[in-house]
Amino acid sequence: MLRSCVSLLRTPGVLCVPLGGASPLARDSWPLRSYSSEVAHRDHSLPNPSWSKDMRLIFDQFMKKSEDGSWKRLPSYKFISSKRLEEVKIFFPDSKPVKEEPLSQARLFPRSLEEGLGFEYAMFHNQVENRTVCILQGGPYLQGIPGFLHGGAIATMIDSTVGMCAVLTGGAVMTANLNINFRRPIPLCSVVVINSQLDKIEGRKLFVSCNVQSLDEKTLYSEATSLFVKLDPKKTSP
Ligand SMILES: CCCCCC/C=C\CCCCCCCC(=O)SCCNC(=O)CCNC(=O)[C@H](O)C(C)(C)COP(=O)(O)OP(=O)(O)OC[C@H]1O[C@@H](n2cnc3c(N)ncnc32)[C@H](O)[C@@H]1OP(=O)(O)O
Repeated sequence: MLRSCVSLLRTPGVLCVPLGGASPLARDSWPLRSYSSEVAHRDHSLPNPSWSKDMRLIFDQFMKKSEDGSWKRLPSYKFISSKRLEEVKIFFPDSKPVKEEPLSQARLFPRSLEEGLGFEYAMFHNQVENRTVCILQGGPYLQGIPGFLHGGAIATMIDSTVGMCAVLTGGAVMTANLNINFRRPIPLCSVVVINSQLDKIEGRKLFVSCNVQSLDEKTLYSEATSLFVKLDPKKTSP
């Protein structure tokens, strides 16, 4: 399994554009203001040579679903713009980095590994149904028990998916609670689908749940519930 995954990384032939004719979610429609154009961008939620046939297949299916506008592919970047950093400072004005230099290297955790070796994923959002789906191919650097994904890697992508679902509804939110049941181990380099949905909103609290399934929906790998809290600029923490 691992060998086939690694050999995929060496497969030539690139398709780095979205398929199916649907356009990616426009940056300006992002709820928390647009990313700054001054930041070098590469959208990492598009097919690359490390993607398996299964990954391409499910990606193409969601791109097809996006043609009528009901689903939108969410672009994904490694770096946060300086503008976005300023927005975050509104909520954490007193926070001081321990050292400035490492911050210049800061990047989104799930996008921090080399192509094909870590988290290969793309997310799609359905605004009417308040659902976010993540298609995930977990690479060889995410191993826990030999041949299977590390639980922390699974938790990372669950948090990212339910987090995106919450952000797209609530704006500036943070995870307050995340509860995961790991039902079956996920084979390394396989493709799984994380289906999340906003269940309810109570004041500043957003409750989001999700499941992680195989492509054929026959295997339920994990289930999770989460609580996100909308940040309150009047309440500042470190
Ligand atoms: C800054 C936003 C930038 C957005 C950028 C978007 C870009 C990309 C998105 C990708 C998605 C990434 C997803 C990843 C998200 C994370 O992993 S965040 C990191 C992990 N989380 C944290 O570090 C949070 C630490 N906690 C806090 O900072 C605070 O506790 C809090 C902000 C969550 C809440 O604090 P506060 O605002 O003071 O609220 P409270 O008064 O404490 O609580 C409000 C209500 O919520 C209830 N509550 C709070 N915590 C819990 C809990 N753990 N369990 C259950 N309930 C909780 C609390 O009881 C209050 O309820 P009531 O109002 O009384 O009913």
